[in-house]
Amino acid sequence: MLATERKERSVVVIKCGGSIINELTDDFFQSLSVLKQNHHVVIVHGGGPDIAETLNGLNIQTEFVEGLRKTSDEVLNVVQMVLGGKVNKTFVTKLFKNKIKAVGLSGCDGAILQARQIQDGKLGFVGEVSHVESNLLYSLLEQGYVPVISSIGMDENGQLLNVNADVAAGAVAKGLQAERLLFITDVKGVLKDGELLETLTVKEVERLIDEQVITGGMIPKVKTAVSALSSSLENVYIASGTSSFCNEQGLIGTSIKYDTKSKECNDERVISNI
Ligand SMILES: Nc1ncnc2c1ncn2[C@@H]1O[C@H](COP(=O)(O)OP(=O)(O)O)[C@@H](O)[C@H]1O
Ligand SMILES: CC(=O)N[C@@H](CCC(=O)OP(=O)(O)O)C(=O)O
Repeated sequence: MLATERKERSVVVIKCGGSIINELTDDFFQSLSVLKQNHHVVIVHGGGPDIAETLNGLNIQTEFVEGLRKTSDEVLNVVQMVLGGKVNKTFVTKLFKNKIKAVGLSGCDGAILQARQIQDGKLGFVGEVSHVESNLLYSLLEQGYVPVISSIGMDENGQLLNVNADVAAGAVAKGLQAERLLFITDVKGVLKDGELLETLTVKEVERLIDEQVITGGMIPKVKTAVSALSSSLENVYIASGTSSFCNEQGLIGTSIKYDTKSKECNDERVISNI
């Protein structure tokens, strides 16, 4: 695709969480169809609950260290089977039923998600993304397909690595210079006392983590959101997969952005450290 053509249609990366991937509603697919009319859409998905269910069925124990699943060889096999197999292909078929052309890929296909193993001595085969191979994704987008990527990375020796799907989505958004990044999950967005917070600045996100209003699985989402913000990606959204996530005005949910008034955006080094 020519650089000019790439610019004509901006890229929206949507991360679909395992918490909701089996319960996506017609409204979700309808929103996706609307979005696809004017944008290139790339989906990155997780599948934590599906992985857990299969591990339980096989009597394989796992634990999490700071939100990341410790991944032995045995666990990696299950992650590969569940994320790259069942979850990915089920998603592609649902998109097909909703008249959306999609191609399912694991991050290792075409070396899309190039990764390196996190060297903490505890996590095993867990990776962080070092490079995203964008040309293959652009080729698919150019032909009208939605690439659907499972968060399995591969290192330079061909070793598969389990990558947190929020982190993988952030890396894909950066690699494709996406204009929008959207996290679809099982809540309407970031909530405080049950109320949706429609807009959050980076500083507010930091405070809500400190105050333990943002906890658990919401932490990697907001942290990835903050580190993905740039001059080309000005807003990251968190929204529900059980209702519409866009309307004529744009995307719906919690929008995270720099506080331009306080010149927050000029201090990227500090921001990326939260
Ligand atoms: N302030 C908050 N607002 C909304 N959800 C929150 C908040 N803090 C923690 N969460 C939790 O984050 C969960 C979403 O993260 P997670 O379960 O990892 O979803 P996914 O599988 O979609 O990545 C919510 O279901 C909720 O339990
Ligand atoms: C390293 C690591 O923790 N990988 C995740 C990958 C799936 C994921 O992130 O799924 P969700 O989006 O549903 O959380 C895992 O094994 O569960």
